[in-house]
Formats: sequence, structure tokens, C-alpha cells
Amino acid sequence: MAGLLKKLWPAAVPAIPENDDEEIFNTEYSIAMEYQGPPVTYAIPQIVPVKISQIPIASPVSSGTFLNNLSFPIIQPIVKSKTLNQKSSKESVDRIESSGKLACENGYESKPKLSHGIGSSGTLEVPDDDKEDGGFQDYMNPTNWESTESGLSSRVPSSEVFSCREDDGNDEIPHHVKRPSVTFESNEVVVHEELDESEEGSVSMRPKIERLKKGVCYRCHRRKRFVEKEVCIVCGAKFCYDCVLRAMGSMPEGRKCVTCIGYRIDETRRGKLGKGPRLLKRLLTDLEVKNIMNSEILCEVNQVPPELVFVNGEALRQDQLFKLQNCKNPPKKLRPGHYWYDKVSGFWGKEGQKPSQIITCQLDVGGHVKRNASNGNTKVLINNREITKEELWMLKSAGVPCEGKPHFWVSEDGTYQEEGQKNEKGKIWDKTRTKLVCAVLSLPVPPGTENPSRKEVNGEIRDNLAQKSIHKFLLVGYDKSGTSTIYKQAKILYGIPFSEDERQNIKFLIQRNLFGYLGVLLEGRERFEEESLLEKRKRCAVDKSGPSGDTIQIDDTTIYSVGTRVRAFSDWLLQVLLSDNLEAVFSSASCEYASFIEEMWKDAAIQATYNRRNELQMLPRVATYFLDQAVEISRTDYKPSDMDILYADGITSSNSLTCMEFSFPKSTQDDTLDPHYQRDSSLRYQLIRVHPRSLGEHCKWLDMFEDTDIVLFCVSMTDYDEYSADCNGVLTNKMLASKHLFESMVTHPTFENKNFLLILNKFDLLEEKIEQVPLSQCEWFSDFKPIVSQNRHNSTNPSLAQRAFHYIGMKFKTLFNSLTDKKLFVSLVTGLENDTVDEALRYAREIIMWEEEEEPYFNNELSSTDIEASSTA
Ligand SMILES: Nc1nc2c(ncn2[C@@H]2O[C@H](COP(=O)(O)OP(=O)(O)OP(=O)(O)O)[C@@H](O)[C@H]2O)c(=O)[nH]1
Ligand SMILES: [Mg+2]
Repeated sequence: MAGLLKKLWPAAVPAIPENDDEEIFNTEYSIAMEYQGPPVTYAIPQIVPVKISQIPIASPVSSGTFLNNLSFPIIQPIVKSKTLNQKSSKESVDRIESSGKLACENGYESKPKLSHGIGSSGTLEVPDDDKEDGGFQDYMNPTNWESTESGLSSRVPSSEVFSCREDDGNDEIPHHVKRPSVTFESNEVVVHEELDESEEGSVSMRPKIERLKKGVCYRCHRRKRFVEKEVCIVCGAKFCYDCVLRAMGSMPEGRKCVTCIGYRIDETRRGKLGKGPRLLKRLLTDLEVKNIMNSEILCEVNQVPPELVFVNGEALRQDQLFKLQNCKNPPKKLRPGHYWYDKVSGFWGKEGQKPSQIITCQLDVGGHVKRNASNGNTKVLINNREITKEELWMLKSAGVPCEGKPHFWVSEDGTYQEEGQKNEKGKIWDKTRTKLVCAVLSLPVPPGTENPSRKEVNGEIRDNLAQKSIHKFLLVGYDKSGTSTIYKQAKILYGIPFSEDERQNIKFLIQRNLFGYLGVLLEGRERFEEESLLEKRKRCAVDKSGPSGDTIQIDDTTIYSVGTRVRAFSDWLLQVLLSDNLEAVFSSASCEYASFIEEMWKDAAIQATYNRRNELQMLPRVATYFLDQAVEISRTDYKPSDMDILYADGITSSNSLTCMEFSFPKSTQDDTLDPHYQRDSSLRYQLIRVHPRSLGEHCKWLDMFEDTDIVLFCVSMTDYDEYSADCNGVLTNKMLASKHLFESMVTHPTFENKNFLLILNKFDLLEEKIEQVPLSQCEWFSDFKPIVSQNRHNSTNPSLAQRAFHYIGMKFKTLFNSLTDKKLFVSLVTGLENDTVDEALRYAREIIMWEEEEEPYFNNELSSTDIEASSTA
């Protein structure tokens, strides 16, 4: 029988054994073949599970349309035991030994053997045609087979690509996958595969394939870098638009190449099950795609094998896994691996890691949670588990006293009490701040009453919402470097509304700031008045003693003197400011100050003072913006505009840690460049802004942010001649202080391999300042000696500020490289201008993507400034 089959399809029957044994007849085989008959909707390979005995071999040539229209059929045994939890339908079932090895039931250890047709000598009988094909020949040559350490697998040498002779140049079989080899020493079918020991506790059943160059389609081998591809969830082969249907066939188990059908999925792709079949959507109807996606999610072979899921050290049974997956709040992204579960609180996490989720409590899965389950080292316990640093931070933010290394009992709703004490002390989750801290530190919060992501599919509850992976940007900078301005700018840019609470806070903040600015003005007026009085007296004295006796009547005093009403208001305001009682004043909303402010603002003395505002050092630059609308702002019904919010100094009174989630809106640039970016509009990002004060001494709290994808380190370029006093009153150059903070961060062990994007901010201010104060004022920049041409500035002849920016960037790059051996990315920003902030954040996204893809997507011209290309001289 096998011989006959081989005669029929000599080049395409790799798996048919020599023996005509009944066993073989009764083994189910799949035939994947391409249909080349009259046009049907689309030509796709058909997968037909048949037994050899059922194959219509009577007269293949004359058997009519069906067989004649099939070319290159691939016949493969369907090995039902490819998933570890599945029962075999036959005796010829592979057994998974406890060591995780795959072996034959009869104890024969499988040897790598041919799969094309075995001669009695065990050598290959390769048809002449095939011999011409180097790749195929290599594959078929037993001397080229190698055993791996386990002795179970075989590696295809040479190209490692199963290459099949092309008949008409058009209809290759999906040939990239290394075929499982088959031995027939015991009439049993054994699939040899490579073990991927990298996966936690699992025996990977995935056939390895040769990784082709990026962008290459695994079927037609054409390089189409910017063309969307569909990926096999088992072997990772990617197929282009033209090839995907031929390579994947009817997809009974979702997006798998035909040769991967029956195999367990690659666990790293589990998160992608049922998601984003963008290419298929272009090729198939909605219903077809939906069915394929449903099969992908629901078919048995794609499920997580229970014995590979360990909870508190115990492997699960099928019923336990079912319970876990179908409870009210099931673990998300459940994959084979080791987890811990605190039944009392519902905390759930990967072994050795902080909790990732709060699932339904009191489930009967796994044993007791171990003290070291999450590898915490804080000596503080929650339900017998030593908690992690992050959790300790969260508890502290919730106001839970943690001195004395207490042991807490925490229940599902977050109520907690100390061990040995009867009274509940409160609820952890009550404070909004605690939730914010949790969001930032990637700690779970109890699920809401309703979880909208859960959906009923075919009677089974599945978490069907895309498990969006969030990329985290950590924005840090020295005092007043502009991080909150950039943060607010991002909020406005990406349409993340300020909450009512935030708006109320900001409104008060702006009004308070305005009163502060007015206070500075009023003090200034008093000073100017005194100065002019002094001046007047001097002049009088000169006049009296003067020879001529003529007096020049310039009386400045009237300019700076105010009427009684304004004086009274001014005295009151200064008093309020001094007593720091503004909040109380504003909270009595019934009081309307606008009319006072208006009267005062119109006063000639105040206007005269305002005109000399450059002499008032206490008045920040931004004050002009707010003073110009002093009357509107002081009204009780004032609503801050986005611009007002942006310019307001500080976000809230406690602005040490803020966090927002956003997506990049699709830009026209994204459209034209790469599908990757189009997909990106659905990806979520988190911008976390943290003040260095919150990081503690030597940034000791920095490891809270270990899952940061990229650090945006913000430096104000105007800091080079400014000083700040530390707690001992010692003055430090702010640029050097910034450099010091930068060094602490980049050398922090948690951030060893992190990407850093340096944001050189306040370029607008630098342009003004650099004309007045040389950059070399800062000792770190002492060798900045630019030769600036008098000609107009252009791209080849940059301005002094541009040169300074390049120079500062270079200094940081060199420093970064000397500390980390890595490349620092740099972006030029003016925090008050939205386009530069947008550009910097998109650049950060690009850097993360490069990391993911290992290759840059497009050239740097489109991204933020590349310092390396510039010169500093
Ligand atoms: N002109 C100009 N002003 C800026 C720029 N970026 C920030 N500022 C101003 O600089 C001041 C400090 O900026 P913030 O964003 O508050 O700085 P910060 O990093 O939050 O500093 P902390 O207040 O210490 O938290 C504010 O008055 C901002 O309006 C910029 O690019 N140009
Ligand atoms: Mg600020």
C-alpha cells in the first residue's frame, strides 16, 4: 500500500512507511494538498483527515477530478497526543515521560530517521528529480540529521528548510516547516520534535523552523518588509497576502500552517489568540474570519495544558484549570508556568514576582501560599506572604502603618487588620491615590463589579478583550525641568481629559498663582513708590542747596501711589498671602474678587509697575500670561482653558506622581510608512511622571518602576547658569544637579538595560539666554567654544542655541555611553509647544519598537534630531 502511494506521489509522501501493516492503515493521516481545478472561490489547500486505507488510490490518474486536480499532497500522520493533556485515539500514542521527554509507548527511543521513504538499508530513496534540489537533498540525507541532547529530535541541516520541487513554479507546498520525522520500528508513529526548554516546565511540541530574514515571506521567500503578514501561532512563520491561504489552508485550529496543525501553539503567542487577523480580513469574509478566530481560541489543541500550570507549587488538574479559567475574575493571560495564589485576598501572581491580578478568592486550586512566593524582602506579611517593595509602597500610600514589620490579614475587598488584633483597620483601596500608585507600579486593584471584557463564547466565558500590553514611559527630571508641562501637554495632545477634580484643583492653583503674581506686583509698586520718594527727597535737597534754585518738577511719586480702596485691598491681599490662607479665601465661593482686581488692575500705579515687571525678579515669566487675563481668572465662574492649564505652574498641590494612559492618534506619517504604525493606534501607552523627590535618596525607590520601557529624562537647557540650594543651603549649579540625577538613574541596577531618551527642554528660553549668558558658565560646558558665523542661520549654519543644544546632547551622550556602553537618544523640546512634545513621545515609541523589532523601521530623518549627525564646533 505504502509503495503504491509513493508511486502515486513520489515527491510528496514523506510520511508513509514501508510497512503495509494494519496499524499503519488505521492511523489517521492528514492530506494537505493544493487544489488546481476549475476556479473556486479561492484556491486553498484542503486538509482531509483520512486513513490510508481510505485514500482513493485505485487509479489516481483516472480517479477523476479530485485527485487529478491535487498537486503536491502532503501526507502526514495526525498525532493526537501532540497536546499533553489530550488522550490518544490510538495505541500508537506518544508518551510523555516524567522527564518531559517524548518516547514511544514500547520504550523505543525514537531516532531521527527519514520521512520520505525508507529503503531496507535505512537509506533514503530520493527520486532523481528531488536530487537536483539541494535543500531537499540535504534534508533527506540521513548523515545530515543530528540528534539533539535529548536524543529525540532531529535538526534539518543546511538550509533547515524543507524545500520541495516546484512543478509549475507556482504551487509549492508550504515547505518551510521541518517535518516531524517518523520511525516505524514498532509500527508506531512517533513525532520527533525539538524540545524548547526555555519554556517554563513545559515540553515544547513546536517544530522549529529556520528564521528567515525580516520581512521575508516563508512561502514565496520574497522580501516584503513593509507588507503585512499573518503569523503561524505554532512555528512563527510569516506569510504574505499572496501565500497565507495556501500556507494555512482552511485553518481548523486558527492561524497555523498546514504542517503545524495538531501542534500546541507557541506559548509566547497565546496572548494573540483570536486577535488581529488583519490580513485574513482582507482575504475572507467577516464570518469566515470569525469562525477561524473562534476555532483558534476554542479548539482543544490550543488550550493551556493543566499539568503545566502550577499554583503554589502544585500542578493543576483539568477540573481545577476549568474552575480557574471560569471563575468570576479569572487570571488573564494564563500560560503554562508557576504561579502563586493567595486564597484569602485573591492576589495572584507569577512565582517570584509581585501580584499581577486580584482574581476570585477562595478557589480550590493549589496548596497554601508560601511566604517567599513573590520573593518579597520587606519583612511585612500579607496573609503569610512576604510582600514586595512595590506593595509596601502602595500600603504606605494608602496610609497603612507599616512600622515594626507587621503581619496583615487582607480580605478580597481590601479590608485589613493586623494579626492578633480584632478590629479592622480600614480598606486599602478607598483612596484614589492608592489606585493611582497601583496603576503606576503595575499592582492590581480589585476588579470592578462588572468586567466588560468578559464575554460569553459558545457557552464558555472567555476573556476576549485584547490583553493590551501597555508600554510605559517614565518621565523624570530635575526640579523645574519642565516635566509637568510635558505631561500636561501630552494630556492635551492625546485627548486625555482632565477630571473635574483636576480642573477644580488647577483652577484654584491658577487663581492662587495669580494672587501671588499680584502680590509681587503690589510689593514692587511699594518699592518703586519708596524709591521715587527717596529720589524726590534727594532732588529736593539738591534743589535747595543748588546754585540756581530752579526746580525741575518731575514728580514720580504720584505715578506709584494708589487710592485708598486699592491700597486697602492691596494690604489685605498681601496679608492673606503672608498668612498662606488663600485656600480658605477662595473656598468661600460667594465672595467675588473680580471687581476689586479689575479696579486694581486698571490703576495707573499698578500698570506703571507692570510695565517695569522685568525688574521684578520674583515675578516668573509665565506671570505675564496670567496677569493679562487677571480679571477673568479671578471670577468665581472662571474655567481654565487648556492653554491656562498648560501654563499653570504645577498640576496639583501634591504633584509628585502622576500617570496617564493614552494611544497615539494615527498620523498621516504613520499611514504612509508602515503597517506597524497603523496597528499602533490601538496600542496603549502609559506616561508616568515622577518627581525626583519621590524617588528618595540615591533613587532608592526607582526599582518600583522596573517595568518601564523607556525613561524620558528631562533637562532644562537654561539650567546652566542657575543655582539651587540643597537642604544644607549649599548652592549647586542646576545643570550639574541634573547631571548627577541622570547618573544615579542610568547606573541604577534596575535600569541597567533600559532605553533612555534625553529630552532637552526649554529651547525657546535657551535661544534668548544664550545670547546673554555664555554656556561655559557651567563648568561642565567649559569647552564650548562655537564659532558662529554672522550669516543668517540655516540648516548648514545652525544658530548659537542649536549648537548649544547639540553640544549639551553630546555631553550627555558621551556620559551615558561611558556609564552604560549604550546609545542615548536625544530629543529637542519646547514644552510649551505641542508639536515638539508630540515628536519626542513618538520618538520614544519608535525606540521601543526598534527594540521589539530589532531593526529600525525607517530612517532617522523622520524622527527627532539625531545628535550623532551633528557637529558641535
Ligand atoms: N518658556 C518655556 N517655559 C517652560 C518650558 N517648559 C516648562 N516651562 C516652564 O518652566 C516652569 C517649570 O516647569 P514645570 O513643568 O513645572 O517643571 P517640573 O519639572 O514640573 O518641575 P517641578 O515644579 O519641580 O515639579 C513652568 O513655569 C513652565 O511653564 C518651555 O519649554 N519653555
Ligand atoms: Mg512643576
